[in-house]
Amino acid sequence: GPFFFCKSSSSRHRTRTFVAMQGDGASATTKNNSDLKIPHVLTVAGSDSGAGAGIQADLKACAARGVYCSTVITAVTAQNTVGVQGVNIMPEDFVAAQLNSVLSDMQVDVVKTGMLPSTDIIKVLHQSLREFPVRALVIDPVMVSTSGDVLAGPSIVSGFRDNLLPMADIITPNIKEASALLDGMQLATVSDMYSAAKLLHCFGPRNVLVKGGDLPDSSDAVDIFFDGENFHELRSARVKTRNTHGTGCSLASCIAAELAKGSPMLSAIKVAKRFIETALDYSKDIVIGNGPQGPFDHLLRLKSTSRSCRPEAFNPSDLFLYAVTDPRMNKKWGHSITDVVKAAIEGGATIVQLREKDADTGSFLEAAQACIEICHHHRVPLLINDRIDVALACDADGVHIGQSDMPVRVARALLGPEKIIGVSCKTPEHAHQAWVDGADYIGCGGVYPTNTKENNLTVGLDGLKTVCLASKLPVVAIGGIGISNASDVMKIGVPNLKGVAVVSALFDRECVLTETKKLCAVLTEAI
Ligand SMILES: Nc1ncnc2c1ncn2[C@@H]1O[C@H](COP(=O)(O)OP(=O)(O)OP(=O)(O)O)[C@@H](O)[C@H]1O
Ligand SMILES: Cc1ncc(CO)c(N)n1
Ligand SMILES: [Mg+2]
Repeated sequence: GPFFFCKSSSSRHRTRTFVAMQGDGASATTKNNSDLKIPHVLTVAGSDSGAGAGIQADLKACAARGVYCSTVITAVTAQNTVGVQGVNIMPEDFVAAQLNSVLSDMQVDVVKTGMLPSTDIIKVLHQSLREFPVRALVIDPVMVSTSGDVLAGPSIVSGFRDNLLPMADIITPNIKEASALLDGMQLATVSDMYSAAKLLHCFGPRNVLVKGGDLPDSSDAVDIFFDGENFHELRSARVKTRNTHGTGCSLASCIAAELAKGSPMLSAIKVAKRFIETALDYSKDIVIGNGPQGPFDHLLRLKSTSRSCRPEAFNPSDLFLYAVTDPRMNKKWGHSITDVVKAAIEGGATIVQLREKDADTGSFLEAAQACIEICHHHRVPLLINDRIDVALACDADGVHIGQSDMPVRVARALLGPEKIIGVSCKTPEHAHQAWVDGADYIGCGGVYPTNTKENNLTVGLDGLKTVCLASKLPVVAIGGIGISNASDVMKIGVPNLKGVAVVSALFDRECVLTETKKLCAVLTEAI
């Protein structure tokens, strides 16, 4: 139903701001270089009493991504899963006081904005950002929430366009907000989203992400990213759930968190989008409130992912020379697993999969822990074949699973959004399902007959091409591939074939380093 805007009660007289007197003026803590700098996001947004969106969503999303989040409150809303029943706008001079308190005292890496309900508030924010510049500014131009409630007056549009868009590193409007910022332009299709992203870029933001959560009857959840030069269509399966309240705020604060951790923009967005998809999938049956749009659980099974190197979003070019280990070959040649992994990486392997089909769990985990040190030292991802438990235990970069192993959706729920999941596929149907389930890449084969894997149906180059053309995910070819035929494989002419996975071509040989260098040369020549 209708709700009212009102100035907060204290606006009738100046908001009393006072400065608590410091002691002897000495700085409270002595800084030394061993102090741990934790990535820091400041969110400038409204409070959502239902806690699914706004300030509360920002705090939860940042906690889930492991960064510190300070908060400047611009408004307090009486809000729940039905909609917004009331808004109490903070006087702008008190927003300014909050901004000054945080920015003058703390090292904020990234500012993220949510509900900015008045042009006066937008102006004081603009001023503060000039006085206290930060590394990145994420503007989520909250004007209309998914519930359809307007969270800002019409004059706000010019406030955003004149004062904030030119300073933004990224703006993240939903369909309705993109329309409002473009004076009512109709957005009904994905191609409308492309046009809107390009037009919004003209207002000055370095990057634009038009979110498609509310796109009428689109089967996937599609967002369009534009950086002024290239478009990226970021797709994920649409999770069937009512619990989508706050997805936009949470996406923007997750992007801010990843930027604060040092991620480049596009990988920050990919991790953020996967975070939302994973959290929605995990929360899809939770019931909070009686209204049509419930909140979701940002803190799904918080796991301490203490990673030595920063988790990066999966990079398909990692699939270029994909080394898959085999204990029987190591035994035959008297090689240790660490020696062959070191040699493969030195020879040019871009990703390693530890495949220990018959090893007992103890020695598998020991080998995995030894290999992860080597791989992370060279910043080469290490995947574990099939065994999710081993992957979790050694904090591997992900897993590769077959059609009869753990289902991808379960693996994704266990591993979280930023782990890499690869799936073995022989058919276009396998490839489509892998995409729907949230995999990062698919392994297609056996391309040629192989004795590394028993009773393995050979798909040939035609089968490989058919699967690649059907796959929305990057593909690595596998099965009987070596120096003599790798070039033929890479030249089938499909853009998402990113590399070849090999076993005996590297590991059933006297010198792994020499063989890997030769294969690397053949592949480099072929692309
Ligand atoms: N059902 C869904 N399944 C998967 N992803 C979704 C779903 N709904 C939205 N998303 C994603 O969540 C992000 C937020 O998009 P959305 O359009 O919901 O923003 P919003 O309307 O600003 O949300 P809110 O205002 O409720 O915070 C986008 O990346 C979008 O693709
Ligand atoms: C306070 C607040 N900020 C942002 C949104 C966006 O959904 C919301 N619903 N409520
Ligand atoms: Mg929103």
